[in-house]
Amino acid sequence: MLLSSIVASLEHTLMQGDPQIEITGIAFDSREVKKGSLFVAITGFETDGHQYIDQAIERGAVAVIVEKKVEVRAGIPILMVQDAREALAKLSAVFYGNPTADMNLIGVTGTNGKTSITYLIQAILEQAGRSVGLIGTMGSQIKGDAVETRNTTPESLHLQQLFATMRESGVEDCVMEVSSHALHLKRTAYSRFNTGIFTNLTPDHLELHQSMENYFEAKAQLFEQTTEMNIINADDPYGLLLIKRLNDRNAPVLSYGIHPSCDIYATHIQCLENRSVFTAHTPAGEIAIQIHFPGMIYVYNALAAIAYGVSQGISLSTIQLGLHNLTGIRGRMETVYEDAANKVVVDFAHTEDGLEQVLTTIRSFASGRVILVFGVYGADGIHGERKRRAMGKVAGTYADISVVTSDNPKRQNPVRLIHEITRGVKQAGGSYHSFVDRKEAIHFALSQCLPGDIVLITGKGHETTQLLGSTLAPFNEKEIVNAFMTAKNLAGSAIIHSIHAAELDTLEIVRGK
Ligand SMILES: CC(=O)N[C@H]1[C@@H](OP(=O)(O)OP(=O)(O)OC[C@H]2O[C@@H](n3ccc(=O)[nH]c3=O)[C@H](O)[C@@H]2O)O[C@H](CO)[C@@H](O)[C@@H]1O[C@H](C)C(=O)N[C@@H](C)C(=O)N[C@H](CCC(=O)O)C(=O)O
Ligand SMILES: Nc1ncnc2c1ncn2[C@@H]1O[C@H](COP(=O)(O)OP(=O)(O)OP(=O)(O)O)[C@@H](O)[C@H]1O
Ligand SMILES: N[C@H](CCC[C@H](N)C(=O)O)C(=O)O
Ligand SMILES: [Mg+2]
Repeated sequence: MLLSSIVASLEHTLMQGDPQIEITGIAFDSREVKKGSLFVAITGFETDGHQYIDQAIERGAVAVIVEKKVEVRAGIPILMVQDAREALAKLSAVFYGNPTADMNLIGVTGTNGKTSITYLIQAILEQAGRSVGLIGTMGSQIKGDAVETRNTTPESLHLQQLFATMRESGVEDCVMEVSSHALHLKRTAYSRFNTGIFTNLTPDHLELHQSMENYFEAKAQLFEQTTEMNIINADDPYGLLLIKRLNDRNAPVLSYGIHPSCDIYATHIQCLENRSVFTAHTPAGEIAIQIHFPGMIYVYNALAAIAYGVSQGISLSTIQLGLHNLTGIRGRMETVYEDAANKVVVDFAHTEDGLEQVLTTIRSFASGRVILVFGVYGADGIHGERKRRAMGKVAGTYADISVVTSDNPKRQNPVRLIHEITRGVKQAGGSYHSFVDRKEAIHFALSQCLPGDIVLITGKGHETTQLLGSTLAPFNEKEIVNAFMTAKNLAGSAIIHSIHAAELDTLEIVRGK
């Protein structure tokens, strides 16, 4: 495609060179440049893409887009734009033939519940016989086939390329998670969303947004891009704010929640240990729903998916069957081990609200104690510390024992992170143990398990690796739990003693009351 055609609708200044040249691809990372690429230099948080222009040219870039003045390189067209991330989104949409114009795109945003809702909607759409694409935290899918993607919402270039592949594969509906990072960093600019869904907003990612107001405004951007329908949780205060805004614009809204004033609401709710049952009231009638997920949070998630199904005219019986057919989502309230005496659940709760919801859900059906194993990466600085302390308080309030450990410490000092969490546990009057090594923490929790107790392991959910410094190590909680429980059942109490000994040997151990 000619560079001049790609940039035709892009506001830019041609700094040098002739744009009548053929472009065979686009790259925003010099390491991914191929011969004939257009390289887009982005000013990042960690480094600056403008530093890699020479490298990009050496690798075969034939044109460069910049957002800052750079040294002139003879022969290569250089185009200056105001915002390189936004330009990247626009160029990518043009280069891949604006694929979202040809598909039904559903964007799900909010602090918690995005992945769950995308899976619930996928189940309904598949039940309705549609060809579905999915994009999110656990990677992407094209008509059920897994496609590896980085980030919950991929960078615009990769996103548009994925949409184009979906279009070629005959995908009719694509349901995707839209993170606040993505909105803030323009990853979804120039994607046409038919429907937007808003789940809830509670503290998270404040290291990026700095305040809840900014965080909300980032999320609200999605609803400026929707063309057909906005599905909003009206029981959430920020959801109400969004509804008001959409009403002021006369934009269509379907509200969901527990309150009967919502367009889609639930009654006769029964949250059982492994499932939830309720009656959904919708403008199309009412229907009995049974989902294989416990807790009010999944009633809400299911209501969002039902609202979407109803907005598309999908029959209530198809919605009912689709939801019922989804028997689980990896790492979301997943029972990874169960015997007559004990149960071990792995969940992806990684915000204070998510943790509170999951703990209170588990509490409601535990006959014994709830032993929680968790850690928090969160962010660095004041916002990270606040998040860790808040999550510590939640643990101290709702868990009988908190075993505080590492999540993905990344480049932070795991001992400090743990101390910040245990401060919160202590403030809430909770009882805790701590281990830097997450495997040891899990072993310890399992060794403490008495009949009737439930061990809940949160934060990493579906993840099968742990990021320690810059090393990505394999870490599979399901396997760790099952190996330990098998050994425990075989060896009886002998192994418990050896675990206790290991705990005492752990240098970083911090003991609570
Ligand atoms: C904080 C954040 O979102 N960072 C994103 C951002 O990185 P950055 O600005 O730090 O990039 P950088 O490393 O400074 O590099 C600047 C530019 O130089 C380029 N570069 C760099 C090195 C080199 O040798 N050559 C080169 O060209 C880079 O490709 C980049 O274009 O831009 C990059 C390029 O698009 C993203 O990959 C990166 O996401 C990182 C991987 C990330 O972890 N993001 C997380 C926080 C995130 O986005 N999470 C949300 C989920 C949130 C939720 O749902 O809760 C998500 O959607 O995944
Ligand atoms: N509606 C909800 N309200 C509050 N917490 C929820 C809700 N749904 C799920 N959770 C909690 O949040 C965790 C993550 O859920 P899910 O993966 O669906 O959210 P997400 O928004 O996709 O998260 P991420 O921001 O990591 O992509 C779950 O494991 C559960 O603990
Ligand atoms: N969507 C969240 C996931 C956090 C998962 C946690 N295990 C971690 O790695 O911090 C984020 O990108 O912040
Ligand atoms: Mg997600």
